[in-house]
Amino acid sequence: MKINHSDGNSLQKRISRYLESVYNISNGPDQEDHDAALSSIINVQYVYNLSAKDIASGFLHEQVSDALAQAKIDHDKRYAGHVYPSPDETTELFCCRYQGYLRAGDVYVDEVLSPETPKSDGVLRQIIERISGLRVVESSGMLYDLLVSSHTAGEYYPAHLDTEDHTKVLATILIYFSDVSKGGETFFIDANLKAVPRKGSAVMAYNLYSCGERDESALHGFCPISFGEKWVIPLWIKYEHQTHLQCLSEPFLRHEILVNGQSKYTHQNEHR
Ligand SMILES: O=C(O)CCC(=O)C(=O)O
Ligand SMILES: [Fe+2]
Repeated sequence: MKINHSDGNSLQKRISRYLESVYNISNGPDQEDHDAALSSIINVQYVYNLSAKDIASGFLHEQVSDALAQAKIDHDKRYAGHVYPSPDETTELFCCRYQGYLRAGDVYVDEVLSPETPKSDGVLRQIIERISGLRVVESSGMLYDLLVSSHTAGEYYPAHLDTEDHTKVLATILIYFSDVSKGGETFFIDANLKAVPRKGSAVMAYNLYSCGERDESALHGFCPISFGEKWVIPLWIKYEHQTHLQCLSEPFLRHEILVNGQSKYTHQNEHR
């Protein structure tokens, strides 16, 4: 049965339109597709019961995030990326992930902070300065490719480790520079934490133990975006140069996840 677009609420209409555009179905989606999509969204909202207090705003100055949003100019250059296998039938309707990556190549922190280098422009510099303020990155430290990624409704990223291909990514910092109307929260399974993307906020997680071994508890991903767009700068900090973080007496010391540079626990307590 084809859905009548003149009926129903706008959520239903948007889901139908989304399904039609993704699957290019000329005579659908039918009621069954639609119901599955709707229950998928409800399940997502239920399972990932969001907590706004898990993330605070103000990581970056407003003008910085606005400048980054200029990257939206390249929005149309987005290309189709990987299509992940769906965990079950219901979420099959939302199994696509497309990425628009603007690449700037690897970045040396000290290069960016040096006034002599061309990379030392205002926005990048402010980001790096802010990150250095978290005392995670040595000034000589290096980040992998500087990227800007964008995602639209229906896209998600299944649980993964950023060290899956055995790269030594010490820490991942995600800087959000758009609000997402609904969905798109970054989840950390072991920490039982979901970060709601808020323009100008950031979340940071270590991927390695103090000794440099992979920490499987860093498993994370992001929930399907129900509505809106998600704009993120993922920063991957290389392990090399970061020896100041090694704790030889406790090699398997587990670092916690920081939201907006703060401990989740102190952050929550502050709001109690
Ligand atoms: O954007 C997010 O919320 C997570 C992205 C991520 O995990 C990644 O790019 O490795
Ligand atoms: Fe990741």
